[in-house]
Amino acid sequence: MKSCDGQEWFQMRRATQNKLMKPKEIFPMDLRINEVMADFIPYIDNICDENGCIADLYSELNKLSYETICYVLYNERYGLLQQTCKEEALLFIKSVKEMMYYLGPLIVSSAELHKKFNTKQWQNHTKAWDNIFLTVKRCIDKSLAQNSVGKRDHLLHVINSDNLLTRKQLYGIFAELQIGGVETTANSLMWIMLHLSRNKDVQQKLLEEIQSTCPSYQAPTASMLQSLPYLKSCIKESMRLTPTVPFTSRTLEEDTNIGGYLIPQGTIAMINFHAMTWNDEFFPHAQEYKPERWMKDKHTINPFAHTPFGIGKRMCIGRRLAELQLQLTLCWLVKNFHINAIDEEPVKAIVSGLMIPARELPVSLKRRSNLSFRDRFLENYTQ
Ligand code: HEM
Repeated sequence: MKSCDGQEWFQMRRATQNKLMKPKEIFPMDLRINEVMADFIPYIDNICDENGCIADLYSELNKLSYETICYVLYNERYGLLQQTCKEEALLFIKSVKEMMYYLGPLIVSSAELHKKFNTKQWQNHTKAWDNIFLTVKRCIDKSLAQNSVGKRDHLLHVINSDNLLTRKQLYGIFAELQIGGVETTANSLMWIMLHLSRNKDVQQKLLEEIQSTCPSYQAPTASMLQSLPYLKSCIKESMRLTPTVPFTSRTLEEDTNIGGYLIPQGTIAMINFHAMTWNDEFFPHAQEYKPERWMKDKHTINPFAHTPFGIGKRMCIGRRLAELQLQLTLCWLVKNFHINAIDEEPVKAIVSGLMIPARELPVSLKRRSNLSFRDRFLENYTQ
């Protein structure tokens, strides 16, 4: 399958963003996200060791994201939060990591040369893509074949029902959504957990806000989130301090004057989000985690200084879904667990496509009380 650009890309993007960027299309997905969370909470409770630590938390959060994104996109569950899961899902997660890993060397040297000499990196990169497309194709074919009989409120059905995209275009766009939707949200969640573990007063204030809107026996809903400004601030602040995607790029379509420098057409410009969000000029005490800044100073913050989902025509198409997912997940986590710091040593970040912690995340979980509201949620949901 070849990638597309220009007019065809725009047509595909428009057909998809009409659904994905509209809150009214995305908010009803809260039920599906909650259904996965109702499995995730006892799952992580179960895999915590006696100190509340989870071995390879990042992998576990990747499983959560994969399970959620596939349920939202296709109405398909993969059992990643059960003992027996579908191997295909694990292979997909691994293939995305490999595809990204080998992308670096291909970009830095010349992809054309790698292709010409059929280098190991080229073979591994293309093999990873083959696995990704095989999974996506199978998900789409199966889900569309079931459309007439199964639930029809998943995104594939919603987007396909407009009949604006060919089957081949669906494969392409859903591959991007499935790739974009896994590691990014898992990564953001990890950083949020780290900041909350080291800022106990913030975590307490967040718990109180959540409890005031969402009683302990209830699952959070998209409409409740409208009354949780502190929750949103905690997430925003984490994405400012430790952005999941630290930079993006654009190819200049014409000669452009940037900050007094004339940059020729065709140049690839890198936009470093991290440099902006760590700048004290835009964010006083930039290296401190202060969710309050988004409550008090929000009108004085330059909106272009913090763009974790990018900006313009190619901004993240999954933004609304990611935000809903992060907000609901955080509600469930904070309601059910104390998130504790294991140490206070710095956690350095490395950039490997995304910005990831350079060591195992030093956090542990301690259950607040019993997990009974999960059963209440499932009872209500399945009625
Ligand atoms: C916290 C989670 C996420 C973050 C931080 C994030 C961030 C980003 C960023 C920075 C870009 C590049 C935007 C630009 O260049 O202006 C992007 C693009 C993209 N994202 Fe996300 N993303 C997240 C979640 C998701 C999810 C859940 C999906 C899928 C449902 C998704 C799908 C995509 C796609 C398909 C693109 C390419 C858009 C295009 O070029 O038209 N992302 N994302």
